[in-house]
Amino acid sequence: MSVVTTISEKCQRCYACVRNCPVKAIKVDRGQAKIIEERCIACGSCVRVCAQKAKKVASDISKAEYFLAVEKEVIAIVAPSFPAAFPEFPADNVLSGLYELGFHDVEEVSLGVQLTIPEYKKLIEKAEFPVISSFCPAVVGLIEKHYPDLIKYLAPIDTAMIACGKYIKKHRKKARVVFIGPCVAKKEEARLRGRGVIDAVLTFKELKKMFHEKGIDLKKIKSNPNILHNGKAKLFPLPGGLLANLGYKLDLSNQEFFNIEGRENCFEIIKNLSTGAIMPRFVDILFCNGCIDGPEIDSDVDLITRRNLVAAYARRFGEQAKISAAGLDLKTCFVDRHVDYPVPSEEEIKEILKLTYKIRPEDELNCGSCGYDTCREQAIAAYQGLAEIDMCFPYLLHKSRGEIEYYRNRLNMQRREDLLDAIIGESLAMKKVKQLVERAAATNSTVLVIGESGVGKEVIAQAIHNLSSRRDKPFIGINCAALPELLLESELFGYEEGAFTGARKGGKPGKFDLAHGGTILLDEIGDMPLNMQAKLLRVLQERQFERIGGTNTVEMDVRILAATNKPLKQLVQKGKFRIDLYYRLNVLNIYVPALRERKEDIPLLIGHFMEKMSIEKRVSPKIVSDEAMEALVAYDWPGNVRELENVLERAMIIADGNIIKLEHLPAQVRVNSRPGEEVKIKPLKQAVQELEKSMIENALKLTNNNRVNAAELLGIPRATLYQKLKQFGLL
Ligand SMILES: Nc1ncnc2c1ncn2[C@@H]1O[C@H](COP(=O)(O)OP(=O)(O)OP(=O)(O)O)[C@@H](O)[C@H]1O
Repeated sequence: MSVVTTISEKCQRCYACVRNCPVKAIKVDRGQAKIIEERCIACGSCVRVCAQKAKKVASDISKAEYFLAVEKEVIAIVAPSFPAAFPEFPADNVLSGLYELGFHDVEEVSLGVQLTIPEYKKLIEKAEFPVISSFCPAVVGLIEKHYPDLIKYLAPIDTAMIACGKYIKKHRKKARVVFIGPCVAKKEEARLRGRGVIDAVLTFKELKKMFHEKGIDLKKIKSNPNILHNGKAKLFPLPGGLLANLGYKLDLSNQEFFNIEGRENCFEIIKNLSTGAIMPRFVDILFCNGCIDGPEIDSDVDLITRRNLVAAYARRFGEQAKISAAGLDLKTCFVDRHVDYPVPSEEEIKEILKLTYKIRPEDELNCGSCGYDTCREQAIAAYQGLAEIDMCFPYLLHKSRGEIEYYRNRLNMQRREDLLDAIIGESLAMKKVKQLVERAAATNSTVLVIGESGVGKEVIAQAIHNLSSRRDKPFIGINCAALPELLLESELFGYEEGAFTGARKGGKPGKFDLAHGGTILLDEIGDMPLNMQAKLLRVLQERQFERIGGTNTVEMDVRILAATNKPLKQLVQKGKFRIDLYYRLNVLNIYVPALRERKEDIPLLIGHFMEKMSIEKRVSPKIVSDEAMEALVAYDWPGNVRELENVLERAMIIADGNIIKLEHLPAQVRVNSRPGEEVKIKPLKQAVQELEKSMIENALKLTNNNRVNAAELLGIPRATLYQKLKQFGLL
């Protein structure tokens, strides 16, 4: 697990961490910013900038407390930047406070600096390559994970922390060593390189918490006589501190030895080194502005004051006593931890940009609100699964306006053109339909809408109503096939109290009542029972009706639209539909063509449904791969637009990335993926097995591998599913 994690309840879509992460090691998943361990260099930038305090640094407090409670010898090794972390107290009081906490001894990590300096000198003298100091764990992480070509330049020498730990463990075999410093990345370093040497790592922030919880007041503390001091190696945490310890004097004309601090400079030198633009003999790189700027130093004084505090402390001591590294192996090695991410093609980047309405170069505002410097970088991250489309603020604005439009649509408040635009389709056939809709809307005549199931007959009926002068009055639909005769009658005309057994107290208004002043759609009219047809005909002729069980006549002011997928003329010939009613209804008729007769509308409908679903279901919009689009257009769509809508809804749910691919479509659609190819004939048994396997895979995907739910979805017993999983090698 990463040393920094996100507290999901606190994370608030501000993307400050994404913006400030120098290596883009943050993945946004459903609005939550998560650290990607394989990219994270533990520099702590995200911890510093998170105003919500949603980033948590892994704590070793309990571990340290456990050691203090049960071990005989627990030694604190303190980073030499500590005077800067406790500006309000004398440095000696801080060290004495550690004894109060229960540490048996306190050492300063400057001891480790003394041990490693001779190793550095030797290395620099004989190295043929530039040498990069390996003291800063964030820099080491940066090189290992992002610039592995530079691993060969990293000094293969232990850091001061590890050297110090090794020295202590050599002389005090049973001791536990707890490092205390300002750095997050030291926790990672201890985990990777300090096993058996460094037993716990506390930050200064954690140490302050421990002092507080134990009620230790550093102002009043008595000085402990055991405090040790390690001379001028204490200057190590200051910018240039390592060069000073190596004995190199600052010489501006010297291009061979230099020190670099701060993240911008750090990236600059690393890029220069990796292109070979510069070839120094030795460079000390610190990710922060010296260790006094470490992310967990928790100091409220500025950097200059911190520098002065460390320098003033170091000035109190002269040359340190010589210590020997004899018998200590201070060598280390580095590992290539680089992980490649897929790189999208130009076409794919453009497609993703289009999802956020960036069609032309000038649409790319590069405003940085998503956390990425450019829209292109965000598109690449979206392709890699690190970013979400919804992170783009200008896009969200567009979308929220779009949503208002969308809801306005639903409230039938838009302009005429918009109302017609709700019928998606630009094919010649649909243009004709739209012309008829306009014509029908201008009259009050009865309209019969005909077409296969799912072609959009209700959409057409709604558009006629929305465009008509009745638009502000109700539009009520009733499915005539779904109800038995008596119920249909009571639904249409309503009933009076006591009309029949079980009639509701006070009666119930019918759809004709409810639609008063508006429009009624009699859907599936071809399935209306003959008796009801007679009653309906009378109502249409007389424009008045009586409620069941009632004596009063109700005047009807309702426009009638009817829809059917049955061939009404044939039903008339067979005596199943009244000819007089047929002529009453068929004043104007609109035939809505099947989707396979207007394939050019398919991509438009796909775009429309994706947008609609992403708004309604709050999922990020997706693009359809060329292959998938080809299959969708080639398929015959027996269930018409409704089937297309369902197929897309399912694909949007199961596609994990931003692209709907062929594999996200159901088998019957995929079969059409190569329309030009000959149809391959396979043994039927094999074809059935392949289909079964793919259905099972889809069911498992849809149910997140829940076999009980998958079996239910597939309509087979669990035991059968298990048997088939085994048979298809899916266990
Ligand atoms: N041209 C279109 N533009 C936008 N959406 C459409 C279009 N045609 C159909 N739809 C959508 O497809 C689905 C089915 O449409 P609708 O219910 O109108 O079909 P229908 O022909 O009335 O079906 P049925 O015969 O089963 O009653 C609905 O979700 C509808 O919104």
